[in-house]
Parts: sequence; structure tokens; C-alpha cells
Amino acid sequence: MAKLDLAAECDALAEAGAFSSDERAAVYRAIQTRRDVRSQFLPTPLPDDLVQRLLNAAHSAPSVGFMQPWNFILVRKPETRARVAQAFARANAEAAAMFEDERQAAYLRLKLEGIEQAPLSICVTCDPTRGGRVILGRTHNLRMDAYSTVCAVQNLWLAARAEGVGVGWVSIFHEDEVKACLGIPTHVQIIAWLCVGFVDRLYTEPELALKGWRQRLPLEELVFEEGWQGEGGR
Ligand SMILES: Cc1cc2c(cc1C)N(C[C@H](O)[C@H](O)[C@H](O)COP(=O)(O)O)c1[nH]c(=O)[nH]c(=O)c1N2
Repeated sequence: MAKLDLAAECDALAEAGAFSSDERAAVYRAIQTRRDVRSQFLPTPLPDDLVQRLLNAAHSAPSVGFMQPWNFILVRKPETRARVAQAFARANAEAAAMFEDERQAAYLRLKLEGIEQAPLSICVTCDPTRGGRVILGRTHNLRMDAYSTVCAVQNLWLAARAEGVGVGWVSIFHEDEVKACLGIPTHVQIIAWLCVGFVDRLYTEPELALKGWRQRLPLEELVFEEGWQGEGGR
């Protein structure tokens, strides 16, 4: 097919299903300006209807076999958040010890959670028993339940960006300690601890990049046509 014909056909196909250009721009803007937030949270409580919209966005995520293995535990009590912050602090000290010299000093300068600062935390869990023993699409890789739950987290994160709400994902803790704080059953997995709240500003780039920890990799180094032989890590 000639190049022009192909372009015209693509335009026609896109017109049938695509968003308007403003809508498209809004989606890409949410994706590109979403940030992980740690220290910019304001104490202002989030309105219930806004929280409900975020949860609806999360619950609209794809899931393996339509399993919907997630639960969303809304944690507002300062005492609970303080206990989880302590679990973070213990694990963060262990994490720091895993880095050496300058890298350790740089790690210790980073702020990696906003558990007590953000007015709301959402603990996103994954129940591997949801929907029965055999789940369509999960028959050969049991981790698909966790991957589905991560899709829900990302939906919530993007919706929050569009609402002007900051979200910070905290993963530095021993899962059992946080499960004990919330009384989560043993068979249920914690996928994400999300700190959620209005923010006074959002960084334009990932905070870890701005603070010199690690830079974004060039996309062209990560995309290959088939026949890729693999490459060492960076
Ligand atoms: C699974 C997972 C787990 C974590 C994170 C993310 C994800 C996807 N991130 C946030 C992470 O550092 C951040 O996404 C990157 O640095 C890129 O920045 P932006 O999200 O683009 O702002 C994160 N950040 C942090 O300060 N403490 C943490 O424990 C974690 N844990």
C-alpha cells in the first residue's frame, strides 16, 4: 500500500475510535505529568466524592480472567499511619545499609514516603483466592493476580493526577508488619501502600532524577525489533 493511502486509512480508522485531540492531549498530559509524591502533601482532607472517583478508576482496571483481586483499605487514622511510618523507618534503615559509601549517604538524603503527611493512605491488596481456584489467564502464571492489581494502582495514580491530587507509592517495609497493623489476612498480599493528598506543587521530572539518584533511560535504547539478543543491565 502506498504511504499516502496508508496514512489516509489510519486517519479514517482513528476517527472511528479515537478521542478528540483535546481529550487525547489530556490523557497524555496525565501520563506524562504524573509524579510520585513524598514531601509535598497538604493536610487538607480529600472530599469523599473525589476519593470515590479515584477508587472507581482503580476498579475499572483490567484484570486477569476479570478476577478483580484487589481491595482498597482506606487508612485515615493518624495512629495507624504512625505505626506504618515506624515500619517504614525500620525497613528504610535496613535498606540504607544495602548501599555503600556515597550511594548510602545519597540514599539517606532522600525522602521516600509521606505516610504521616498525607491525610489518606490507601493500602491496595491482592487476594489470590478471589474468583476460585482456577482463573482464566492465570493458569500458567500465578503472578497475574498481582499484575492486575498493579493496573488498578496505575489507574488510580493517573486519575489522581487529573484531579490535582498527589500519590506516593511506598514499598519499603516488611509486609507482615504492615499486615499486622491493618489486620490483613495471611493469604492476602499487599501490593501498594499509597499516600494520597492534595499537594502544594508537583515536580516536573521524577524526584529521583532531579536529586541525581537515577536518570530516565533513552526510550530508543529500550525498543527493539524482534531478534533481540538481550543485553546487560544498566
Ligand atoms: C512498585 C513501585 C514501588 C515504589 C515506587 C514506584 C513503584 C512503581 N516508588 C516511586 C518511584 O520512585 C517513582 O515512580 C520513580 O522514581 C519515577 O518517578 P515518577 O513516578 O515518574 O515521579 C517509590 N517511591 C518512594 O519514594 N518510596 C517507595 O517505597 C517507592 N516504591
